[in-house]
Amino acid sequence: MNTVVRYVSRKWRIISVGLLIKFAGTIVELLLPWMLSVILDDYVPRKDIHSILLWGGLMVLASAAGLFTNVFANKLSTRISRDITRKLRYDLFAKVMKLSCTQEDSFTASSLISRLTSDTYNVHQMIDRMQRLGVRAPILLLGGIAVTFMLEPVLTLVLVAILPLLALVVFWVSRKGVTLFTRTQKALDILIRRAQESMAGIRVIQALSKTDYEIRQFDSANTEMMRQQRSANLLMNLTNPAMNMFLNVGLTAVIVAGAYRVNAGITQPGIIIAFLSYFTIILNALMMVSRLFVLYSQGTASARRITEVLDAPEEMQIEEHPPLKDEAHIRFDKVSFSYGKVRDNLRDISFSLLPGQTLGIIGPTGSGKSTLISLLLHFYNPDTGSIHIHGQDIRSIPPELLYSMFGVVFQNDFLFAGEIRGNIDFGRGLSSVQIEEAIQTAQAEFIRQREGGLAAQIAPRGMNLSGGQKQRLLIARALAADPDILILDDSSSALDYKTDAQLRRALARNFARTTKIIIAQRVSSIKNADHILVLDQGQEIGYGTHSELMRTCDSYREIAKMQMGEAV
Ligand SMILES: Nc1ncnc2c1ncn2[C@@H]1O[C@H](COP(=O)(O)OP(=O)(O)OP(=O)(O)O)[C@@H](O)[C@H]1O
Repeated sequence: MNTVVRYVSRKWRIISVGLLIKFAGTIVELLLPWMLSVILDDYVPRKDIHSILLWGGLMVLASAAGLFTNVFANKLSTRISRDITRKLRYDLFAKVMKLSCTQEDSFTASSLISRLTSDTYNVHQMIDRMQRLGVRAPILLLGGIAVTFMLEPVLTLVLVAILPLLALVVFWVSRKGVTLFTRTQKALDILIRRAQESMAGIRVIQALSKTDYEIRQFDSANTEMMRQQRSANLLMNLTNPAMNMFLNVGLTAVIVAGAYRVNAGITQPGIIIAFLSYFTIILNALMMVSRLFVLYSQGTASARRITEVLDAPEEMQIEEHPPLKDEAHIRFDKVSFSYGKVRDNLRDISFSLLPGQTLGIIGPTGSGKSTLISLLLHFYNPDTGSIHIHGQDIRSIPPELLYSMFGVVFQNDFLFAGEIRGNIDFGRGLSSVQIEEAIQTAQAEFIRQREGGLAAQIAPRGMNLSGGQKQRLLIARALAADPDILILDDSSSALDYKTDAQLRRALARNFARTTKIIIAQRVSSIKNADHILVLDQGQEIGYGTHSELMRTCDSYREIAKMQMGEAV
């Protein structure tokens, strides 16, 4: 909540102006029933038409002033809360972009999406309503009680007697509300995750006739969300009737006592009518207060979730490490890593590559190939061992500098909806020559044959491209900025053998100075690499050139023979 207060306090001047206008309008509104009582009790009995018209005119003016100031202050509060939420959402998104992979894994993507969308919306609602009702409701409540006290102290005591009961309801609601709304937001996280996964895998789901299964899964998340919402709404829906009941009991007592006092000549009918108007104002003010507490509970639950992300520590901080004298471009030294710190996903991996050399990595699924790349890109810190680039420990290299060295195609990498040129350039301001050369090396000439060429549109996630076209476009993107290090993670698997061979030749020819790490399932894709690392269950089971491994590594020989027969 402190985070939200910090954002709100930056706008304290304009907020103060809005609240002041609201204050003035509410005071004017509060005077209306009292003016009515003056007309009814002082001027109507005397048939003083002049004063009645004068006071009536004043009442019309006061109503108009109340209406105008209220509308103006409400518009101002909407603008302020919109600006605050925009900044909050911006900072939250910027923070999400800087989270370490471990933090992303622990928050989960779906939860981050709901924090960015529905949680910020809840905070927006809270800030907006607090400005609209935060001044108005207490003034109407306390002011109403004060005026009624001046008009009729005895009847006001009846009203005041029920206030502790109402306070109890409000207190209880706000305490329970935070827990219930936190649970609702968590259920929303799961619902978003389900929807995201189903959308991403819709083709597979349809192809495997798993549509009904997915619908059932979604329905269960949807039902859980509804269940949580129902609990929260039940609490909120109980609030108003409970408060109404207490107030109606009070109102009945006031009417009975009021009638008795008028009959006894202790008070006047105009005062009782004004008193009843104030009673309605107080009742509405209490409803506003209870609504405020509901929004406060919801906003607080959401603000906590937002703060969790904003206050997440910077895990991948730059560390001081003295540089080594090293002729290697990339060096892994006894690197071990585990995602859950239960068992090693990579164990004791060492290798070094000179500038321009190529490392091929091969191994069964889940053997740790992509994990090794994630460590090289410093997405995670190794548990033990170290990784150096040109003798500098990657933990001591600022992220922007580190990432500028790489051209990467991840496994299942994605393309954005938009022009082909934009997808290759990726906001880096590359020249046409760089883009053309990258397309040529990536064997992506199909782009020229498409209508519109580089200006042709790509559908979301590259849905209007074949698997092989997507991969070539992604490779062109990785090559376009002429990187020092190129990483291709299983990114030529959809290419036919001929195109794959042409790609390798073009890479060797045009990017001879670039150090390359190529993860592949096909032996033919890495056969000519300077070094090949064979992984199994996170461990090195072979390292050397193709011909060395054919002699020394049974698994490698087996894979090669299976794929290439006698051609090996
Ligand atoms: N973010 C993660 N959190 C927890 N475990 C993970 C994560 N990513 C990968 N793993 C686990 O780490 C191991 C190695 O995964 P990795 O993706 O590196 O394998 P891989 O060799 O690249 O597999 P493939 O060839 O199928 O892409 C696997 O057991 C996998 O389940």
